[in-house]
Amino acid sequence: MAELKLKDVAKTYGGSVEVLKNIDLEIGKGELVVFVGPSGCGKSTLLRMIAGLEEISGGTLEIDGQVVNDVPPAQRGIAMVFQSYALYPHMTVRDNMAFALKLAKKSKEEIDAAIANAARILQLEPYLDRLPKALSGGQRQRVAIGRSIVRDPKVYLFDEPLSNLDAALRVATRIEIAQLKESMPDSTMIYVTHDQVEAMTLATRIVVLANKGIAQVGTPLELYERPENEFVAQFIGSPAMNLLPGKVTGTGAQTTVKLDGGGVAVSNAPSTEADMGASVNVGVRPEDMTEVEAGGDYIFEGKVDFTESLGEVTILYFQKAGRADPVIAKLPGIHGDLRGRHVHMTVAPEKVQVFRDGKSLYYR
Ligand SMILES: Nc1ncnc2c1ncn2[C@@H]1O[C@H](COP(=O)(O)OP(=O)(O)OP(=O)(O)O)[C@@H](O)[C@H]1O
Repeated sequence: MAELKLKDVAKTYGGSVEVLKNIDLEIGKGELVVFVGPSGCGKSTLLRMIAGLEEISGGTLEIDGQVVNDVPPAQRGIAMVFQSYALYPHMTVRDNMAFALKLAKKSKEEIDAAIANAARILQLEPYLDRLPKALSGGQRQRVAIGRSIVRDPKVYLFDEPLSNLDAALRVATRIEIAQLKESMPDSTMIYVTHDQVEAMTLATRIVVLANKGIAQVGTPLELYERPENEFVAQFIGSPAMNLLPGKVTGTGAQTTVKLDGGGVAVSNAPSTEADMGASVNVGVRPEDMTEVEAGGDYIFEGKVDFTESLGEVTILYFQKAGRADPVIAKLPGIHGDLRGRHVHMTVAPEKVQVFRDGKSLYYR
Protein backbone atom coordinates (compact mmCIF):
# COMPACT_ATOMS: atom_id res chain seq x y z
CA MET A 1 0.00 0.00 0.00
CA ALA A 2 1.15 3.49 -0.73
CA GLU A 3 2.45 5.26 2.35
CA LEU A 4 1.67 8.61 0.79
CA LYS A 5 -0.93 9.43 -1.82
CA LEU A 6 -1.43 12.84 -3.42
CA LYS A 7 -4.58 13.22 -5.50
CA ASP A 8 -5.07 16.27 -7.69
CA VAL A 9 -3.16 18.39 -5.19
CA ALA A 10 -2.95 22.12 -5.91
CA LYS A 11 -1.39 25.16 -4.25
CA THR A 12 -2.44 28.73 -4.74
CA TYR A 13 -0.92 31.56 -2.73
CA GLY A 14 -3.15 34.46 -1.73
CA GLY A 15 -6.08 33.13 -3.76
CA SER A 16 -4.51 33.97 -7.12
CA VAL A 17 -0.86 32.88 -7.49
CA GLU A 18 -1.09 29.30 -8.70
CA VAL A 19 2.15 27.45 -7.92
CA LEU A 20 1.15 23.79 -8.30
CA LYS A 21 -1.84 22.00 -9.82
CA ASN A 22 -3.02 18.47 -10.68
CA ILE A 23 -0.31 16.75 -8.65
CA ASP A 24 -1.02 12.99 -8.62
CA LEU A 25 1.66 10.94 -6.93
CA GLU A 26 1.92 7.74 -4.91
CA ILE A 27 4.94 7.00 -2.77
CA GLY A 28 5.39 3.48 -1.43
CA LYS A 29 6.73 2.37 1.94
CA GLY A 30 10.51 2.29 1.95
CA GLU A 31 10.97 4.54 -1.08
CA LEU A 32 13.37 7.46 -1.23
CA VAL A 33 11.73 9.88 -3.62
CA VAL A 34 13.63 12.97 -4.76
CA PHE A 35 11.88 16.15 -5.97
CA VAL A 36 13.91 18.11 -8.53
CA GLY A 37 13.07 20.99 -10.84
CA PRO A 38 14.09 24.52 -11.72
CA SER A 39 14.24 27.20 -9.05
CA GLY A 40 10.76 28.33 -8.03
CA CYS A 41 8.93 25.30 -9.47
CA GLY A 42 7.38 24.47 -6.10
CA LYS A 43 9.57 21.69 -4.68
CA SER A 44 9.70 23.19 -1.19
CA THR A 45 6.04 24.13 -1.34
CA LEU A 46 5.07 20.52 -2.09
CA LEU A 47 7.27 19.23 0.73
CA ARG A 48 5.87 21.78 3.16
CA MET A 49 2.31 20.80 2.22
CA ILE A 50 3.15 17.17 2.99
CA ALA A 51 4.66 18.26 6.32
CA GLY A 52 1.58 20.32 7.15
CA LEU A 53 3.51 23.59 7.27
CA GLU A 54 1.62 24.91 4.25
CA GLU A 55 -2.11 24.66 3.62
CA ILE A 56 -3.25 22.45 0.72
CA SER A 57 -5.40 24.55 -1.64
CA GLY A 58 -7.00 21.66 -3.54
CA GLY A 59 -7.02 17.86 -3.74
CA THR A 60 -6.19 15.38 -0.99
CA LEU A 61 -3.11 14.13 0.80
CA GLU A 62 -3.28 10.68 2.37
CA ILE A 63 -0.70 9.25 4.73
CA ASP A 64 -1.07 5.57 5.54
CA GLY A 65 -4.62 5.53 4.14
CA GLN A 66 -5.85 8.54 6.11
CA VAL A 67 -6.64 11.93 4.57
CA VAL A 68 -4.49 14.39 6.52
CA ASN A 69 -5.24 17.72 4.81
CA ASP A 70 -6.50 19.12 8.10
CA VAL A 71 -4.29 17.14 10.49
CA PRO A 72 -1.73 19.31 12.30
CA PRO A 73 1.96 18.69 11.49
CA ALA A 74 2.82 17.06 14.80
CA GLN A 75 0.14 14.38 14.31
CA ARG A 76 1.05 13.38 10.76
CA GLY A 77 3.87 11.01 11.74
CA ILE A 78 6.29 13.03 9.66
CA ALA A 79 9.73 14.43 10.51
CA MET A 80 11.36 17.22 8.54
CA VAL A 81 15.13 17.83 8.34
CA PHE A 82 15.99 21.34 7.17
CA GLN A 83 19.08 22.93 5.59
CA SER A 84 19.96 24.71 8.78
CA TYR A 85 20.45 22.21 11.55
CA ALA A 86 18.72 24.33 14.21
CA LEU A 87 20.29 22.46 17.12
CA TYR A 88 20.01 23.89 20.64
CA PRO A 89 23.55 25.23 21.22
CA HIS A 90 23.50 24.89 25.01
CA MET A 91 22.32 21.26 24.98
CA THR A 92 24.45 18.16 24.44
CA VAL A 93 23.88 15.91 21.46
CA ARG A 94 21.97 13.53 23.75
CA ASP A 95 19.71 16.29 25.07
CA ASN A 96 19.11 17.69 21.59
CA MET A 97 17.88 14.29 20.51
CA ALA A 98 15.87 13.74 23.70
CA PHE A 99 14.11 17.10 23.59
CA ALA A 100 11.01 16.22 21.58
CA LEU A 101 10.59 12.92 23.42
CA LYS A 102 10.71 14.64 26.81
CA LEU A 103 8.09 17.10 25.61
CA ALA A 104 5.97 14.12 24.57
CA LYS A 105 6.39 12.77 28.14
CA LYS A 106 8.05 9.52 27.09
CA SER A 107 9.60 7.38 29.86
CA LYS A 108 13.34 7.55 30.53
CA GLU A 109 13.74 3.95 29.31
CA GLU A 110 12.00 4.71 26.02
CA ILE A 111 14.07 7.86 25.51
CA ASP A 112 17.36 6.08 26.27
CA ALA A 113 16.51 3.24 23.90
CA ALA A 114 15.51 5.63 21.09
CA ILE A 115 18.71 7.65 21.49
CA ALA A 116 20.89 4.53 21.61
CA ASN A 117 19.28 3.31 18.38
CA ALA A 118 19.67 6.64 16.57
CA ALA A 119 23.25 7.09 17.79
CA ARG A 120 24.12 3.61 16.52
CA ILE A 121 22.56 4.17 13.10
CA LEU A 122 24.23 7.58 12.73
CA GLN A 123 27.52 6.60 14.38
CA LEU A 124 27.12 9.37 16.93
CA GLU A 125 27.90 7.25 20.01
CA PRO A 126 31.26 8.97 20.76
CA TYR A 127 29.68 12.43 20.63
CA LEU A 128 26.57 12.07 22.79
CA ASP A 129 27.92 14.26 25.60
CA ARG A 130 29.35 17.00 23.39
CA LEU A 131 27.82 20.37 22.64
CA PRO A 132 27.01 21.16 18.98
CA LYS A 133 29.85 23.69 18.77
CA ALA A 134 32.33 20.85 19.29
CA LEU A 135 31.03 18.99 16.22
CA SER A 136 31.82 19.28 12.51
CA GLY A 137 29.12 20.44 10.07
CA GLY A 138 28.49 16.88 8.93
CA GLN A 139 28.19 15.62 12.52
CA ARG A 140 25.72 18.40 13.33
CA GLN A 141 23.66 17.40 10.33
CA ARG A 142 23.65 13.84 11.65
CA VAL A 143 22.38 15.06 15.04
CA ALA A 144 19.60 16.93 13.22
CA ILE A 145 18.67 13.69 11.48
CA GLY A 146 18.97 11.89 14.83
CA ARG A 147 16.32 14.15 16.31
CA SER A 148 13.96 12.86 13.62
CA ILE A 149 14.91 9.21 13.98
CA VAL A 150 14.16 9.10 17.72
CA ARG A 151 10.56 10.05 16.95
CA ASP A 152 10.24 7.01 14.67
CA PRO A 153 8.23 8.84 12.00
CA LYS A 154 6.43 7.16 9.08
CA VAL A 155 7.93 9.60 6.61
CA TYR A 156 11.13 11.66 6.65
CA LEU A 157 11.26 14.89 4.68
CA PHE A 158 14.60 16.44 3.74
CA ASP A 159 14.72 19.98 2.35
CA GLU A 160 18.14 20.41 0.73
CA PRO A 161 19.88 19.01 3.81
CA LEU A 162 23.37 19.21 2.32
CA SER A 163 23.31 22.66 0.78
CA ASN A 164 25.19 24.33 3.66
CA LEU A 165 28.09 21.90 3.49
CA ASP A 166 31.28 22.34 1.46
CA ALA A 167 31.91 20.12 -1.56
CA ALA A 168 33.93 17.39 0.18
CA LEU A 169 31.56 17.14 3.13
CA ARG A 170 28.59 17.05 0.79
CA VAL A 171 29.93 13.93 -0.85
CA ALA A 172 30.68 12.28 2.49
CA THR A 173 27.27 13.17 3.94
CA ARG A 174 25.49 12.06 0.77
CA ILE A 175 27.03 8.62 1.18
CA GLU A 176 25.99 8.63 4.84
CA ILE A 177 22.40 9.40 3.87
CA ALA A 178 22.47 6.52 1.38
CA GLN A 179 23.77 4.22 4.13
CA LEU A 180 21.22 5.60 6.59
CA LYS A 181 18.46 4.71 4.13
CA GLU A 182 19.86 1.19 3.78
CA SER A 183 19.90 0.76 7.54
CA MET A 184 16.22 1.80 7.71
CA PRO A 185 14.75 -0.04 4.69
CA ASP A 186 11.13 0.46 5.80
CA SER A 187 11.38 4.23 6.27
CA THR A 188 9.91 6.37 3.56
CA MET A 189 11.90 9.44 2.63
CA ILE A 190 11.23 12.47 0.44
CA TYR A 191 14.18 14.62 -0.45
CA VAL A 192 14.33 17.99 -2.21
CA THR A 193 17.56 18.96 -3.93
CA HIS A 194 19.08 21.13 -6.64
CA ASP A 195 21.92 18.69 -7.01
CA GLN A 196 21.61 16.20 -9.85
CA VAL A 197 24.21 13.86 -8.42
CA GLU A 198 22.29 13.65 -5.14
CA ALA A 199 19.10 12.97 -7.05
CA MET A 200 20.64 10.30 -9.29
CA THR A 201 22.51 8.49 -6.52
CA LEU A 202 19.99 8.61 -3.66
CA ALA A 203 16.60 8.25 -5.30
CA THR A 204 14.57 5.11 -5.82
CA ARG A 205 12.41 7.43 -7.97
CA ILE A 206 12.80 11.02 -9.07
CA VAL A 207 9.87 13.42 -9.52
CA VAL A 208 10.69 16.22 -11.97
CA LEU A 209 8.51 19.27 -11.31
CA ALA A 210 8.03 21.95 -13.96
CA ASN A 211 5.29 24.28 -15.20
CA LYS A 212 3.19 23.82 -12.05
CA GLY A 213 3.00 20.06 -12.50
CA ILE A 214 4.93 16.82 -12.76
CA ALA A 215 7.03 16.55 -15.94
CA GLN A 216 7.95 12.90 -15.28
CA VAL A 217 8.26 10.37 -12.48
CA GLY A 218 10.69 7.49 -12.83
CA THR A 219 13.80 5.76 -11.62
CA PRO A 220 16.99 7.76 -12.16
CA LEU A 221 17.94 5.56 -15.11
CA GLU A 222 14.48 5.79 -16.71
CA LEU A 223 14.73 9.56 -16.65
CA TYR A 224 18.24 9.48 -18.05
CA GLU A 225 17.70 6.85 -20.73
CA ARG A 226 14.06 7.44 -21.64
CA PRO A 227 13.02 11.03 -20.91
CA GLU A 228 9.33 11.51 -21.67
CA ASN A 229 9.70 15.02 -22.98
CA GLU A 230 12.24 17.62 -24.03
CA PHE A 231 12.10 19.33 -20.65
CA VAL A 232 13.21 16.23 -18.71
CA ALA A 233 15.69 15.35 -21.47
CA GLN A 234 17.48 18.65 -20.98
CA PHE A 235 17.03 18.90 -17.22
CA ILE A 236 18.63 15.54 -16.34
CA GLY A 237 22.29 15.16 -17.35
CA SER A 238 25.16 17.61 -17.58
CA PRO A 239 26.05 19.07 -20.00
CA ALA A 240 22.44 18.97 -21.19
CA MET A 241 21.22 16.74 -24.02
CA ASN A 242 21.63 18.32 -27.48
CA LEU A 243 18.39 18.84 -29.40
CA LEU A 244 18.89 18.86 -33.17
CA PRO A 245 15.96 19.80 -35.41
CA GLY A 246 15.14 17.75 -38.50
CA LYS A 247 12.44 15.97 -40.54
CA VAL A 248 11.34 12.34 -40.35
CA THR A 249 12.33 10.45 -43.52
CA GLY A 250 11.85 6.86 -42.38
CA THR A 251 9.28 5.29 -40.02
CA GLY A 252 8.60 1.92 -38.39
CA ALA A 253 10.45 0.06 -35.64
CA GLN A 254 13.24 2.59 -36.15
CA THR A 255 12.88 6.26 -37.03
CA THR A 256 15.19 8.03 -39.46
CA VAL A 257 15.55 11.81 -39.29
CA LYS A 258 17.28 14.04 -41.82
CA LEU A 259 18.84 16.80 -39.74
CA ASP A 260 18.54 20.45 -40.74
CA GLY A 261 21.89 21.59 -42.14
CA GLY A 262 23.03 18.04 -42.94
CA GLY A 263 23.37 14.63 -41.33
CA VAL A 264 21.04 11.70 -40.75
CA ALA A 265 20.18 10.18 -37.36
CA VAL A 266 18.62 6.76 -36.77
CA SER A 267 16.75 6.08 -33.52
CA ASN A 268 15.26 2.91 -32.05
CA ALA A 269 12.21 4.99 -31.07
CA PRO A 270 9.24 3.64 -33.05
CA SER A 271 7.15 5.84 -35.36
CA THR A 272 4.15 5.48 -37.67
CA GLU A 273 3.36 6.49 -41.26
CA ALA A 274 1.68 9.58 -39.81
CA ASP A 275 5.08 10.82 -38.60
CA MET A 276 6.55 10.84 -42.12
CA GLY A 277 7.81 14.35 -42.96
CA ALA A 278 7.06 15.68 -39.47
CA SER A 279 9.34 18.27 -37.89
CA VAL A 280 11.03 16.75 -34.83
CA ASN A 281 13.96 17.28 -32.51
CA VAL A 282 16.57 14.57 -32.25
CA GLY A 283 18.05 14.27 -28.76
CA VAL A 284 21.61 13.08 -28.21
CA ARG A 285 23.58 13.18 -24.99
CA PRO A 286 27.09 14.67 -25.15
CA GLU A 287 28.52 11.51 -23.56
CA ASP A 288 26.92 9.22 -26.15
CA MET A 289 28.79 10.71 -29.11
CA THR A 290 31.77 8.94 -30.60
CA GLU A 291 34.16 10.56 -33.03
CA VAL A 292 34.61 8.57 -36.25
CA GLU A 293 36.74 8.92 -39.36
CA ALA A 294 35.41 10.99 -42.23
CA GLY A 295 34.01 8.79 -44.99
CA GLY A 296 32.58 6.15 -42.63
CA ASP A 297 29.09 6.19 -41.10
CA TYR A 298 28.45 9.34 -39.11
CA ILE A 299 25.34 11.21 -38.21
CA PHE A 300 26.62 14.76 -38.19
CA GLU A 301 29.76 16.80 -38.56
CA GLY A 302 31.04 20.19 -37.49
CA LYS A 303 34.00 22.36 -36.61
CA VAL A 304 35.29 22.56 -33.03
CA ASP A 305 35.10 26.09 -31.60
CA PHE A 306 36.12 25.48 -28.03
CA THR A 307 37.22 22.69 -25.70
CA GLU A 308 37.25 22.22 -21.94
CA SER A 309 39.58 19.64 -20.48
CA LEU A 310 38.38 18.27 -17.13
CA GLY A 311 40.99 15.54 -16.87
CA GLU A 312 38.77 12.48 -17.03
CA VAL A 313 36.75 13.95 -19.91
CA THR A 314 37.06 16.61 -22.58
CA ILE A 315 34.04 18.72 -23.54
CA LEU A 316 33.88 19.82 -27.18
CA TYR A 317 31.73 22.69 -28.38
CA PHE A 318 31.34 22.51 -32.14
CA GLN A 319 29.41 24.36 -34.78
CA LYS A 320 27.03 22.35 -36.88
CA ALA A 321 25.45 23.79 -40.02
CA GLY A 322 21.77 24.65 -39.53
CA ARG A 323 22.00 25.73 -35.87
CA ALA A 324 23.09 28.77 -33.92
CA ASP A 325 23.95 27.04 -30.61
CA PRO A 326 27.01 24.83 -30.40
CA VAL A 327 26.59 21.07 -30.27
CA ILE A 328 28.26 19.65 -27.16
CA ALA A 329 30.17 16.38 -27.03
CA LYS A 330 31.87 14.79 -24.05
CA LEU A 331 34.77 12.50 -24.92
CA PRO A 332 36.56 10.33 -22.38
CA GLY A 333 40.17 11.21 -21.61
CA ILE A 334 42.47 14.08 -22.51
CA HIS A 335 42.48 15.36 -26.09
CA GLY A 336 44.38 18.62 -25.92
CA ASP A 337 43.15 21.65 -27.80
CA LEU A 338 41.06 20.49 -30.72
CA ARG A 339 39.96 23.97 -31.80
CA GLY A 340 39.52 24.27 -35.55
CA ARG A 341 39.30 20.50 -36.08
CA HIS A 342 36.53 19.13 -38.28
CA VAL A 343 34.81 16.30 -36.38
CA HIS A 344 32.43 13.55 -37.49
CA MET A 345 30.21 12.15 -34.77
CA THR A 346 28.10 9.05 -34.48
CA VAL A 347 25.59 7.91 -31.82
CA ALA A 348 24.16 4.39 -31.41
CA PRO A 349 20.44 4.16 -32.42
CA GLU A 350 19.38 2.99 -28.92
CA LYS A 351 20.81 6.20 -27.49
CA VAL A 352 19.06 8.55 -29.96
CA GLN A 353 15.81 10.16 -28.76
CA VAL A 354 13.20 11.71 -31.04
CA PHE A 355 10.74 14.34 -29.80
CA ARG A 356 7.67 15.41 -31.73
CA ASP A 357 5.85 18.42 -30.29
CA GLY A 358 8.17 18.11 -27.30
CA LYS A 359 7.04 14.50 -26.49
CA SER A 360 9.27 11.46 -26.92
CA LEU A 361 8.21 8.94 -29.58
CA TYR A 362 8.97 6.24 -26.99
CA TYR A 363 5.90 7.34 -24.97
CA ARG A 364 3.04 6.99 -27.43
N1 LIG B 1 4.23 32.70 0.87
C1 LIG B 1 4.25 32.83 -0.45
N2 LIG B 1 3.45 33.72 -1.09
C2 LIG B 1 3.46 33.83 -2.44
N3 LIG B 1 4.23 33.10 -3.25
C3 LIG B 1 5.05 32.21 -2.69
C4 LIG B 1 5.11 32.01 -1.27
N4 LIG B 1 6.01 31.04 -1.02
C5 LIG B 1 6.50 30.65 -2.21
N5 LIG B 1 5.93 31.33 -3.22
C6 LIG B 1 6.18 31.16 -4.66
O1 LIG B 1 5.90 29.83 -4.99
C7 LIG B 1 6.82 29.35 -5.98
C8 LIG B 1 7.43 28.05 -5.51
O2 LIG B 1 8.29 28.27 -4.43
P1 LIG B 1 9.15 27.11 -3.80
O3 LIG B 1 9.97 27.69 -2.70
O4 LIG B 1 8.28 25.97 -3.47
O5 LIG B 1 10.07 26.70 -5.02
P2 LIG B 1 11.32 25.74 -5.08
O6 LIG B 1 11.11 24.87 -6.25
O7 LIG B 1 11.53 25.08 -3.77
O8 LIG B 1 12.47 26.78 -5.37
P3 LIG B 1 14.01 26.78 -5.05
O9 LIG B 1 14.58 25.64 -5.84
O10 LIG B 1 14.46 28.10 -5.56
O11 LIG B 1 14.16 26.60 -3.56
C9 LIG B 1 7.81 30.47 -6.21
O12 LIG B 1 7.46 31.12 -7.40
C10 LIG B 1 7.63 31.37 -5.00
O13 LIG B 1 7.91 32.69 -5.36
